[in-house]
Amino acid sequence: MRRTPGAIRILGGVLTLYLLAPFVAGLSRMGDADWRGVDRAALLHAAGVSVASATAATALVAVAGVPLGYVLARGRGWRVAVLGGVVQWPLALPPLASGILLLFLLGYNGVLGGLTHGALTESFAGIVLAEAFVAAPFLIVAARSAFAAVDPALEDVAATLGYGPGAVFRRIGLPVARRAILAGLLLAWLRAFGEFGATMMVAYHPYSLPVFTYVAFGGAGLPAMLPVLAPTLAVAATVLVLGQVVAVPRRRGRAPSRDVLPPVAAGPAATGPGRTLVLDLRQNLEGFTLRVEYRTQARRLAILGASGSGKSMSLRTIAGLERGAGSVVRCDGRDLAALPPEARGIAYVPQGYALPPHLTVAEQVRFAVDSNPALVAHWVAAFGLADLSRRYPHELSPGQRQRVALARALSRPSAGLVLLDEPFSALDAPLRARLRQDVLAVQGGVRATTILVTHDPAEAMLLADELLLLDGGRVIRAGPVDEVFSRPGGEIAARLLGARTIGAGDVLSPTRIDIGGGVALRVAGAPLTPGARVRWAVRPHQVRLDGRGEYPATILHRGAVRDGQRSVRLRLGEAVLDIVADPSCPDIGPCRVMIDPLAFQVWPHDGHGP
Ligand SMILES: Nc1ncnc2c1ncn2[C@@H]1O[C@H](COP(=O)(O)OP(=O)(O)OP(=O)(O)O)[C@@H](O)[C@H]1O
Repeated sequence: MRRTPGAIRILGGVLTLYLLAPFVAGLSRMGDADWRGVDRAALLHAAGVSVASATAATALVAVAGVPLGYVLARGRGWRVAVLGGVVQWPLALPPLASGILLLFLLGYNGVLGGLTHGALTESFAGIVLAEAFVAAPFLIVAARSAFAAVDPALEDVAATLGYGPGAVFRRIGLPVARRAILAGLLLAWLRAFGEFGATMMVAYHPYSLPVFTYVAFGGAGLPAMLPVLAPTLAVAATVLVLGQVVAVPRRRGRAPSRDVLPPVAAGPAATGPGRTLVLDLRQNLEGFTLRVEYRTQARRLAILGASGSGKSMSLRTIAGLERGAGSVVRCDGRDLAALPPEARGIAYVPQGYALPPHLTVAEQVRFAVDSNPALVAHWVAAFGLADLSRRYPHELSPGQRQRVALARALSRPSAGLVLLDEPFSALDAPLRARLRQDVLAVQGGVRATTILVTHDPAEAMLLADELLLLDGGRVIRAGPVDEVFSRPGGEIAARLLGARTIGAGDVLSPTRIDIGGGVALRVAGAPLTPGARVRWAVRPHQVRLDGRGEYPATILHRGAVRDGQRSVRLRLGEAVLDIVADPSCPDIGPCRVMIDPLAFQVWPHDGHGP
């Protein structure tokens, strides 16, 4: 646990002392209490009125105040901002002024007062209405903050799992924000219970406890007040203790378990053709325009791009979580763009997985509206989740969380598209490697098209048959993985695919490039245009030192041995390459290297540089 700085604790302590001091002072004087003049029956009645009216007022504001808090948390624009300010006005008014305003509404001559023939003043109903007016902002502000703190990804996922807006509120927003809302309800109750000024103006009778206290104080001195204080303090203290029990989060059991992940039990391989997917994704945002057009029958598609290039936006537009007016999303001829997210039949796994914290693993995996028990059982078994079924997300390791999110998404029989948004981000390298195998196993067993968003070329090449390279919201290259890899089409795409520009050359024939120094590379892939000037790249681990290798080269530098490998710098033609080699590789001087023709990436020279 992190330690709190001393100065902060001192400041907090000073205020706590100040807040407690009047209670201590009052309680220490209880011995002087003068009970003789106290009408105990009237005191008890007033206490009953206050408890009942505060409870009724809190219930009243809860019914509308919680939804209002949700609207304020989720809404955008100036209207919502104005609404957020207006509902806090009662906080700014002296309670007596609130009472006067309420009289204009509830009094004999007020709109509501006239309709009810004055039943809303000098009555229990009047007390409830006055208390509701002053207490409501406490609940609304607490509910707004509580809903604002709910991760929007949780609601997005629920929407893609078949829940409409009302169900998302009930199944996600409300339960996740529950504790903070309960704290707000407690505040509202206490404010209503202690309300005096507005109540006195609207309903002097029947006496509530604060009004009774005022009357008792008016008729006698401090000693006569003390008996009146006793029930007030007792009730407030009881409610506060109850509130702490209900509203303070309990620490639930187990520490996150370690990543003990059994291999995924891959089922039978999916057969049949891939789905026909037609995409024309459009977003016009301030400072960013997305336009992605693509048509494919590939089962596995990866969208690769730098940060901010529009990868997640594309996925969210496909899922219907971003509007994207004019967009087309068609899967096997079914027009998804016309449907809300809950009707698109999409299995969406967002970054961070978005597992609602109040649901156990068992509840998570069957959370989708149309989750299929047989599929749930299949994926729970395949991912080895059965022993974790009673755990909550914070009791799971990152790898287990990812498996739960995958199982949840895949347990929908109707899912035609599986969208994976950076599923391995924020994981360490060994875990990434293992979880890629999970996804690979999943891809082999589902007929749905998987669309993976990533900025890792290795991940994209392992988990996709076709690639879509994005830059600034546009597709700069798309097609089968091998084609895109070997002919990225330009410098930016080549870099996205991990190429570090190594050299330039002139195309001699459709499969040969002269890179100077008497070396001509033999490359595979789409035929090149003789005479064209090109750039080329090759990954370090694809260059092998081999005495019978095709190309003559020169070792320029032998680096230290690390992890059983030696870094080596060599010259090939006019290019300088950094590679990794066996520790026993030849010393500085001439050598030969072997490079698979498929390993070369070649793209047109942009005219800048050598
Ligand atoms: N609501 C929004 N309003 C305006 N611009 C937005 C909004 N949401 C996202 N953007 C912008 O859209 C662009 C694409 O965002 P997106 O999240 O798709 O990027 P990304 O490629 O997934 O990046 P990363 O790899 O960092 O997640 C970014 O420039 C982002 O700033």
